[in-house]
Amino acid sequence: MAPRQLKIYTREEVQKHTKREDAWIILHGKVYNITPHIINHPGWTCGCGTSTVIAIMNSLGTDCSEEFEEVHSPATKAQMTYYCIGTLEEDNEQDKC
Ligand code: HEM
Repeated sequence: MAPRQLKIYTREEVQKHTKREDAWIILHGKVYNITPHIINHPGWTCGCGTSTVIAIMNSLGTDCSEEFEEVHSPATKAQMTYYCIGTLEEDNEQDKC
């Protein structure tokens, strides 16, 4: 099968998507639209995770690779391809998420 052709974005474009209903992030050169997820995020609904909500909101539109790595399990990281919409122009592997 031919490699999936992903869209290529600039960091400036990603920076425009900082709202709960329009939420993009960068992880290791890939661009993710996490809008479908954030409403169900642990902490968002439990009423006890204000700091998690703030961490997520502050990360929208940015490259939050390090912070994301620190708090998420391998299982969570493995499911991120579902949210991947493209790559950065400087990414070395633009044909895969
Ligand atoms: C689609 C994107 C995301 C998914 C699927 C996701 C999923 C999860 C899951 C399942 C957990 C529980 C720990 C685990 O099993 O990994 C978690 C915890 C956490 N997430 Fe996310 N997350 C996402 C995005 C983010 C972003 C962008 C941030 C901000 C940097 C963030 C910050 C946190 C924090 C701080 C916790 C720890 C919560 C606590 O211990 O109370 N998450 N996330």
